[in-house]
Amino acid sequence: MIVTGGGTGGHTYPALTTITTLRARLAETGTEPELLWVGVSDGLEAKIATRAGVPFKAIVTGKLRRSTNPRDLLRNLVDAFRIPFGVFQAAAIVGRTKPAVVLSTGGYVSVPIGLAARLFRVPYLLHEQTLSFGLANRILARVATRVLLSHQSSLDHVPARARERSVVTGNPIRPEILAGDRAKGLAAFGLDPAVPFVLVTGGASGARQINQMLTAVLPDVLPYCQIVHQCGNLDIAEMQQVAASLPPALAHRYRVLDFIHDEMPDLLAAADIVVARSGAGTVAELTALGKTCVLVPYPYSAGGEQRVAARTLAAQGAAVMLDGDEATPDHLRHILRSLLADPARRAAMAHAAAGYGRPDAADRVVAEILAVAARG
Ligand SMILES: CC(=O)N[C@H]1[C@@H](OP(=O)(O)OP(=O)(O)OC[C@H]2O[C@@H](n3ccc(=O)[nH]c3=O)[C@H](O)[C@@H]2O)O[C@H](CO)[C@@H](O)[C@@H]1O
Repeated sequence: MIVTGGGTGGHTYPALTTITTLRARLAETGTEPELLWVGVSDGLEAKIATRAGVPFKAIVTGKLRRSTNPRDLLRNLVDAFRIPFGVFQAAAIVGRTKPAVVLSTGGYVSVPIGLAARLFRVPYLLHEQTLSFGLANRILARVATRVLLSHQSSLDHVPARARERSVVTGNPIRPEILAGDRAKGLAAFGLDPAVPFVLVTGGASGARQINQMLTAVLPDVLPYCQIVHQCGNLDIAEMQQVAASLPPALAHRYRVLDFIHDEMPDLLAAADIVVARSGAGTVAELTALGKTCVLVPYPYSAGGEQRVAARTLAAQGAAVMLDGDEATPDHLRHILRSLLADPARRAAMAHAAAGYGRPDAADRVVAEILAVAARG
């Protein structure tokens, strides 16, 4: 199998989880998959593939920038020449290795491989993580053997011609996320099991908008809860000052850090409420775990996909969305205080969120891969 996809964690980690699950499934029958990961040399995927023991090959690709800025137009022109070169490299790889199947998890690097798979008539599966559809995947859906979706409502965004080849699998999340331990999460940060715990996370790089709103409301909400806040590395110094200036009676209830590493599964398990950006990976994790969440979509995400995700969950009572005019400290204060005072509402939201969760997504993706590979 050739795996392609990368650029960001959002495209790379679902591919990695799929590989891990495929290996485990085949190990049960005493076989192992022959794999090749194709990506760009400076993408996250180069590191991740090597660490996972998957052979890696780099190709060049281009990115289409939706902007009229002269610098971006020039870069689009340069990239327009890089894409055919990437397709040529991809064709050489697919033609030489003749894989049984190609899996693409999106990102610009997946375009040349998708076109090469089409050229050599190799079965080609496309996975889309977001609720809406990225540009690269909208192009590739036309040539894909199967389109794997993360959400039922993503079907509305699939190009009409690809709809009958689409199936909802969910977005594969790291298996350790599902195995978090509430007691360990609380203990790791010295939290009190008797006080409601709010986890605030801004996604992989932190979210300044969330940091600023939270700063304004900390003194008003800390009497009712304790908070661990992942703020990103740009704002960590400033947030540490905010922490230092809290009244001593509240200071022990607030912990801030730039990034949460291995503790994420335990902290998610421990959280009574999660305040987060609505990136695809975050949403997949929060729903798989059935968390009560307040989502603050990143306003500039590609095609507004974070907004689409948050709005869809909010419409079903599975989350509260703070967006646009509502993304203010006043609204955050109000919603946190009312959720903290209302365990029944929190439970109803968590239940609705779990209805969206697909903890078995990796198994479903692997089942699709094996079925398509077997059909040839
Ligand atoms: C600003 C931006 O463009 N964000 C995009 C980016 O989000 P981002 O890179 O934040 O990705 P996701 O929300 O998909 O996933 C974040 C992942 O990082 C983990 N995590 C996060 C913080 C932390 O301290 N520790 C940690 O381990 C989370 O558990 C999760 O697994 O890719 C997503 C998937 O393509 C898109 O939907 C988002 O719109």
